Amino acid sequence: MIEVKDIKKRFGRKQVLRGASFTAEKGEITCLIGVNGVGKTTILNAIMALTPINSGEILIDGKKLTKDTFEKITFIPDAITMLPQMRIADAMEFMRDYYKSWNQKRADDMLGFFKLKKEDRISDLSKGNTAKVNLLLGLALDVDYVLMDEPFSGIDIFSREQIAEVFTSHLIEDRGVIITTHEIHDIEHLIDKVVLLDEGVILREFNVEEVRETEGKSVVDVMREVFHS
Ligand SMILES: Nc1ncnc2c1ncn2[C@@H]1O[C@H](COP(=O)(O)OP(=O)(O)OP(=O)(O)O)[C@@H](O)[C@H]1O
Repeated sequence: MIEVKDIKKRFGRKQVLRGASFTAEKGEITCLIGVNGVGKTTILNAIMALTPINSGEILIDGKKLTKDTFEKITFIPDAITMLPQMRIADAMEFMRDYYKSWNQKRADDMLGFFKLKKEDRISDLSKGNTAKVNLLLGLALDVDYVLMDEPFSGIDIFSREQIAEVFTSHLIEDRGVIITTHEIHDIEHLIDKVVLLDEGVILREFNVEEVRETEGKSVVDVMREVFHS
């Protein structure tokens, strides 16, 4: 389980996170939702220790992020971090050399699944295919937790649908996933849990199926209720 406990983060005079707490379980897809600039990416960066927090605590399976826990988790940012002149094959080779947890079979499966060609250069890829390569490079690691920042951002509906399929496939399996997105309609049926963030705190954390069954509400219904009240 990933436990985010009362984290606070300030950039200069701007207090972005004011004591945010939530949990994300293994085997579940947790979706972090909030308007632009509310601190979603900051939370993912904080979980990965890419940004230092001012106070609070983040635990991965009960432990702080160390070299060992770091190997349990991967972060797929909203932009590709590989050099544009690299071919997809070069990027895969780089990942294989760099990460012990690289799973070549899974990477090859994903190449086929997304119909990508290994010899294509990153700089020549469409936005949708760039997002798919980005996802491939992150998901081919055999890790327990996957963080994804806006995997659907700015890409066409067909690519979005294909990416959404990943969430119901063996590629996610029993991992714990935290995803940020503004395209909630695309994945509402795929996610287990929603965490609504505003003004640096968590306004509501709920299980999607539970709310659907007990209150007859969709994620968007709850968002309207919480954000417009
Ligand atoms: N390195 C930084 N230095 C200064 N301010 C920052 C830095 N990183 C983020 N911020 C500010 O913190 C706030 C939260 O940013 P963050 O990227 O976490 O928001 P977000 O919810 O992910 O937004 P979006 O939905 O637009 O991606 C914003 O006001 C942003 O300008």
